[in-house]
Amino acid sequence: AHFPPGPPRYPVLGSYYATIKPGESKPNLFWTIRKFAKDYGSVFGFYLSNTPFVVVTEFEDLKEVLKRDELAARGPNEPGNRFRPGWNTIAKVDPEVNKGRNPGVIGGNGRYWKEQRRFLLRNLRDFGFGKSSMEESLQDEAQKLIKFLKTKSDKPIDLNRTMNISIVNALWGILVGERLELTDPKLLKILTAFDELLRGNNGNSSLARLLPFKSMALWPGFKHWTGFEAARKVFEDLQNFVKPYIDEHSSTLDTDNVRDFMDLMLLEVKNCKDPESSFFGETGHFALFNNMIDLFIAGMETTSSALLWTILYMLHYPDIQARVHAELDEVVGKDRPPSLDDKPNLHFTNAVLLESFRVTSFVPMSVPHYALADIKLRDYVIPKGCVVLPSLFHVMYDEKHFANPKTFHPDRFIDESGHFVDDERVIPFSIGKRYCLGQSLAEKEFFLFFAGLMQQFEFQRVPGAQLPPYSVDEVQVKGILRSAPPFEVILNERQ
Ligand code: HEM
Repeated sequence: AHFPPGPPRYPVLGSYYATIKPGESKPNLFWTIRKFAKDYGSVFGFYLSNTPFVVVTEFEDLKEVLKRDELAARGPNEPGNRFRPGWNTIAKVDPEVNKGRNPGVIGGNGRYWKEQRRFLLRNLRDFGFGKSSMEESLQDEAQKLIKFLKTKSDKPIDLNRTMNISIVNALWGILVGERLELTDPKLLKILTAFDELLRGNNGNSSLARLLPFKSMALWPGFKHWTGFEAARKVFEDLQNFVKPYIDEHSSTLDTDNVRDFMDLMLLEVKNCKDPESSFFGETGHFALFNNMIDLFIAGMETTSSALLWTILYMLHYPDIQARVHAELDEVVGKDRPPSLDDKPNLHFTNAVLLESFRVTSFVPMSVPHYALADIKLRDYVIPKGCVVLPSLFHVMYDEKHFANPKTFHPDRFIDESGHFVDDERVIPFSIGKRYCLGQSLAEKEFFLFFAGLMQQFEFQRVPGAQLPPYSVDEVQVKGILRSAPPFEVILNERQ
């Protein structure tokens, strides 16, 4: 009775029909939530088959619900969870909240998730998320990218894949202590396949919700149609990619010489004596395996896309680009790369980066949460078993706080004395108990790569070529991400 307002619900389909944009053939969730927010208000609900969804769009409401333990959870992902190595081990810890979930930090709940998240946050930070060793590692990778791009300057180039690999490489170096070649064919294959999957180009996973039994989505007649076969293949490739690193690290593990993050995690599993723990034995081994896959997935497309979007904004606004160049020349000069110590003095550059996060709204509906119990919000009840989509997009495009929200305008974060002013409503990493675990890394990486590239290059439009739009009305959200549209750019080396 207290379910939030929304479209009518019908047997079997729920409100499936209302989530298909006219002229399209499969549900378009981003279009749906923008339309429903206008039709039904700031909290609304609908059903896809018999799964209830609630969308929360106001900042204050999100602050309230995302700090609740009952919503710091993910829902079941059956049968897709079966594509993960050791998929059934997660249910050994806190089975009530972990049955049917993906093993690994992104999909886990309860004790499993708390232990794994705490471990990852603490140790990735110690291993460099925030420390200077991390900065060095990111600097190295940024300089490698700049060197590579200098061989490509003065002619049109699509930066997408190169940027992607460079960013993955920085992360992979921290995790397993090894750098990959920018042209590694295995990695290229995985990145391309995963890109397709994220963009939802391989099928219609929402259709799987309409099947009477979940396992039918894996049947020969359905698995291509629903995209499950493509997902299975990508996870198989990812697994084959990660496994040799685990084998090699296990066989050369030395307690007195911890080489990288993977060593730390292997030691934690080796030393764990508590059979209830998520680090114990086989469960711990597969938690490590899946965490590596999770970090790879989460770190791959995100930061590189943030960079691509920002370069696109620079092409749209050459005057803004010139101001960033001028600031970098004055604060950093040309004889050394920009460092994290420079960041507080680069006011306009910080404003550009924050505005880029805001306008891009890269994960506009966040990663879906799941209600483990009934949750009261205003006069409504978010029922147990409900999928909750926190609309980060609505917060970052709220006209009451951001004038002309669809326009890229970094000066909104600069005060009268020319200083950068942060804004708590720019929440690309979400908020609350489950906020992005890689936020600290991503922010540093974004800054070092962007400032490094801007110090060395001027980004120019390709003469005669149409520059793609950036507006949220024109660039579609595919899957759960708002990836940059493809474009080419000319890199001019700055003197
Ligand atoms: C521009 C870059 C990035 C953006 C915009 C971003 C955004 C997000 C968002 C919106 C979530 C969902 C939070 C929620 O459920 O409420 C998330 C989760 C997560 N992100 Fe990121 N992310 C970025 C980069 C990274 C990087 C570089 C890593 C790791 C190396 C990472 C690792 C994760 C993980 C592990 C989670 C799941 C956390 C959990 O469930 O406890 N992210 N991210």
